[in-house]
Amino acid sequence: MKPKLNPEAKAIYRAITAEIKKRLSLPGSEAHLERFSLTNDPGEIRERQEYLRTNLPKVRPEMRGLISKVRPIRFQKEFLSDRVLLIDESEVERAESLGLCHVTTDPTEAQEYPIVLSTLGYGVDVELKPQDIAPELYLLPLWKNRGTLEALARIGEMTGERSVAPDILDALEKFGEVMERESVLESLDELIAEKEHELNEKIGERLENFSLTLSGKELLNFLTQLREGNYDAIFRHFSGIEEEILELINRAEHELSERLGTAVEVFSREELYPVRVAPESIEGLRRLLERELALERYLAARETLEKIGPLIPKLRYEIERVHELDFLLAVREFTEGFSFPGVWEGGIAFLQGRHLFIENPQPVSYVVGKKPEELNVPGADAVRDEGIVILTGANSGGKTSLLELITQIEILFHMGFPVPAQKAWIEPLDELFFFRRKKSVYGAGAFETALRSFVRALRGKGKKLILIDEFEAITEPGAAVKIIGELLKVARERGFLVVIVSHLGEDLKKELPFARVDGIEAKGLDENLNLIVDRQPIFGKLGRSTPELIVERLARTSRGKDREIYERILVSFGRGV
Ligand SMILES: Nc1ncnc2c1ncn2[C@@H]1O[C@H](COP(=O)(O)OP(=O)(O)OP(=O)(O)O)[C@@H](O)[C@H]1O
Repeated sequence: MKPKLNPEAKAIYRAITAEIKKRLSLPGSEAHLERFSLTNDPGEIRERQEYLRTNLPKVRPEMRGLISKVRPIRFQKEFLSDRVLLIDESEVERAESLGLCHVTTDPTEAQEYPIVLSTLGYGVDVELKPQDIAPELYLLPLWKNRGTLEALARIGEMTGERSVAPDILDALEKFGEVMERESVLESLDELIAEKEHELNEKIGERLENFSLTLSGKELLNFLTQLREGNYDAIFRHFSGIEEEILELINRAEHELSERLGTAVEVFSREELYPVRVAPESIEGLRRLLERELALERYLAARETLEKIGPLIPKLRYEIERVHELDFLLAVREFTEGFSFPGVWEGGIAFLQGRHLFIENPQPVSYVVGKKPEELNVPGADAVRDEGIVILTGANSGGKTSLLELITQIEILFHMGFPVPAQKAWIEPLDELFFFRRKKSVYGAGAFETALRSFVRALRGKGKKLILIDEFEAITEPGAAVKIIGELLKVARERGFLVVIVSHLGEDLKKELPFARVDGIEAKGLDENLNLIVDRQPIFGKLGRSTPELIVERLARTSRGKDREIYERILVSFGRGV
């Protein structure tokens, strides 16, 4: 069963889950936190603890960078217009229902497509299944997510849980070669423009050098022809250089062919300088390359998918597991130094508990209900397994913070998490109530609302822990003693656990002999005249509110007449400055 929390306890639950969520690196990992919603089933709590004990040590902070690189790999259906499926009439319906490409029964029509797939022995042989018809739809997402695969491979090495990612990356290499050619195709215009420019520079240079070897007269002659743009005349006289230029063009085209993986002839031979490429020849080349590549890519994808296909289910599992690791890492970081509480009967106790949201808190040990043997902190002898405790003591002593700490420990325990204490013993609860001190001190409204909530908390049966912060602030002390007295008697009769913060400890103690009164006390003033408070409550001892320390501080910090008065007050406490 899920234990019930009142709104203020719920706010603490939300603050705790927010702490874990803010440590997650990936969207989607939150789902794992939902598996840790509150439960009071001791078996379930133990199982969760066992799971965390085994799995938390597997994650390390160094994994965070890798985890954050993992992206979901989605395989999506798409209609591919570069291929046709040539099939028998009887297969048309089934082929069309796949919705992956054009379908025809006419071989002539099929010839128009770069890729012809067929069950009839034309083109590439296929069966009517997506892996055969559109293997790229599986391969492309994997290729684009190589970063994810590399991260998975490294995470696998770190956890010792072997990943399939390295095998997939290996298999993808061949497909990568085709993808590489495809990226060259995308920059075809620049590639050719670059070659054209390079070629013209080379030819220009050749021409310039050549002119230097002419005699003065020849030079004048050729300069005139050059000026007139009459290159043909020059070339006629010097057919040697024409050959050289043709050789330069051939070499440039050869280099392009190597780069593009197909025979390229794009530079005109008629006009040798400057060399130009006609836009139509680039377009023609592009179409040719696209056709060739489409088929090549299809074949590479199909071959690669045969190796990778069986690994995909494991890959999906691994990506899900990374979300789990992300969650575990967040929990590990949040619960660093915490301990797993034992399932206990008859209350809650903890050693050296540390408030989650106070920086460098003083650790505090506490018990409500049955005291474990091991809780042998100083003063614990005074504990008589009381289920009803009145917490008293110095202003700003840490009473509210202690109620918060108890709530935090309870909530983490009921989630199955470790708790911020050196050791803890906790009984699963049906209900947890935390009533904060109400800000509106005056007005019957606040009093009525608070009283109603307490009475509601005391209704019914079950294991309950009720934490109340200073109820008397909203009514007169006399009435408060009567009301609290009666409420706590009801709580005791029903076996509920209660911690109530009150300054009326003395009066309540008389009224409620079964209750324990604990006190937090100030020990003195430090060199800056701040109160030194020992946050550890003393069991069974009323906490003095030590107003004389405040008087002492005022006496020490004031002058003249004021000081005289403070000193007189101090003397009445039996103290001097
Ligand atoms: N264990 C602790 N270690 C360090 N600081 C603490 C601890 N507990 C409380 N404090 C700090 O002491 C201050 C007062 O705490 P808190 O409000 O809990 O006291 P309180 O006794 O409820 O005060 P009041 O009497 O005004 O209600 C807070 O600033 C809190 O951060």
